[in-house]
Amino acid sequence: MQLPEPNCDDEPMLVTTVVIKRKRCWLRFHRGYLIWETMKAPIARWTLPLTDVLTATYGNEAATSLPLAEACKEMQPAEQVVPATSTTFVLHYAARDTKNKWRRHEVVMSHDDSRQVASWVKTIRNYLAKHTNRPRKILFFVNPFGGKRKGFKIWEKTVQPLMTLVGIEFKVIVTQRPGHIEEVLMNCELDSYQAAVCIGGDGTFAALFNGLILRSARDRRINLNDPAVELPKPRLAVGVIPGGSTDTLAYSLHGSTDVETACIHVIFGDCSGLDVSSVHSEKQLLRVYASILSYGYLGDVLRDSEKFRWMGPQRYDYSGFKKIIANKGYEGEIALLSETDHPSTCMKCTNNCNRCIEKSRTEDSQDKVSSWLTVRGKFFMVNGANVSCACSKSPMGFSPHCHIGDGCVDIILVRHTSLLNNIRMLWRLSSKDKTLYDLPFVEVYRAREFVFRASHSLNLESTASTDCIVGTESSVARTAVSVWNCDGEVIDAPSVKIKVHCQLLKVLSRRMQVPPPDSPSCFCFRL
Ligand SMILES: Nc1ncnc2c1ncn2[C@@H]1O[C@H](COP(=O)(O)OP(=O)(O)OP(=O)(O)O)[C@@H](O)[C@H]1O
Repeated sequence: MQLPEPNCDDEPMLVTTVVIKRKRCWLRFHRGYLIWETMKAPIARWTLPLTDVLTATYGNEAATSLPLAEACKEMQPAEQVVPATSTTFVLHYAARDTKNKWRRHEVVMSHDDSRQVASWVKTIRNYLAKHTNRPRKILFFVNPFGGKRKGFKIWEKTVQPLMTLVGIEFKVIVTQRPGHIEEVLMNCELDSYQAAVCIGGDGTFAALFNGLILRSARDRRINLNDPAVELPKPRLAVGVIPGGSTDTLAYSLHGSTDVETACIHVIFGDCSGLDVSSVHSEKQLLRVYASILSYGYLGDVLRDSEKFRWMGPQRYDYSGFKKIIANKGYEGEIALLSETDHPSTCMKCTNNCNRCIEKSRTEDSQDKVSSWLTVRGKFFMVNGANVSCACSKSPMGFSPHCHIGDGCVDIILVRHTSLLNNIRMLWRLSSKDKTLYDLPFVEVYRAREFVFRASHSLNLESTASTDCIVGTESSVARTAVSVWNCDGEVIDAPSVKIKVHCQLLKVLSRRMQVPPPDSPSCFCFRL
């Protein structure tokens, strides 16, 4: 949130002199900004929006870090006792660098009169409590199993100390098994929380919002198995702190998979509307996803890579190599409710994205939808991307112009072609500046709904002459179709119906920002 630049000639709300690094400075609190400047030449001035302040603490207050076992009990924020003797206070704030990474900084300010110090600490804390939407109590889930199995460390080293510092009350649950997050969310008391946040990868985040949606649906008696259903909006905001293998969601939201950055987004409490898509079979709701649903190659890779989890994230390279050699294409038909604009003609989705803001204001933009379109063929893979799906290995992702809150998915169809072209496509995916859009065997559409039907019979014909088919009819059917990779979870039903639910989730992120070339690198700038 950008505030207007303060006019320093106006009357300040609060002003005093403080000592910072042995220099006497004026300190002003004025219209949502803190401004401090040296009193003697050479004059230097710093301007900091209060929205970027994390907290203010007394000089003799120390941030404590608890072992995870103790933190699993519900934690109250430490009693904010005013140490009457303190003549210093520390201003903790966050600043963003050019690579979308937010870092915590602090300035120590001193004053001879401890009442002045107490007044500043109180004023800053009161402002943050009253004029921002910061969560006061958060339910955390830590997946100790995702990515390089660093969930515990991330909690203990970075997340817990920061939450304690800013006085956020929390409860933390360490996941014991797949499905644990959904179980907890279906049964626990949620009324006292403002947000639920996970430390894990895309699969853990998916478990978090699937659990919240299931809970909201049960509370409101909504039958989710109807494919036409409008999913209920969970009341709680959600957040993700990267602790997985690819962490595409964290990357697409914050522009970085940095843990401290993600924590700072959670603390700031500013929310962006995130679309999610429901995946139905003929009979029931299978899953809701926020990142990508992918059939064919990526489905095969996921299914195979689960056997090699002990390898860590490198399992994807190993299975990826195996499955690209083995891929013979999958027959299918996709019917999509297509929007008129092509993804490549859009701006990238960053903070204050006009397209997403516009969609959040208009109730239903069906008028913009053109028509149903059908595409048939043999595919290397079929993807429905809800976000750009960028990650450190693929800085542009599947669809760099995909929007997180426009009520659409970008459908990327990669036709069955030669092994060389498949490798070319994967190579392109790792590029820093090129997209898949212009490859001759790739088709890209933007849609609000789509239906995919796997063509077993066609596939049987095409694979009949190969060694894939052995034995009974059921094993024939198994080898003839692929599975879906749904935010890193396998869905075994090849024929599915997908519907986008515009900005169903409030996700804790200020989003990535694209700085103008010559702008200062952070909001706290020196004049
Ligand atoms: N204690 C646990 N033991 C075993 N599996 C768990 C446990 N806790 C969670 N899981 C499962 O771990 C799986 C992997 O988690 P996650 O997707 O977050 O990590 P990842 O696959 O390494 O990362 P990414 O999805 O970003 O590639 C999820 O399917 C989740 O259900």
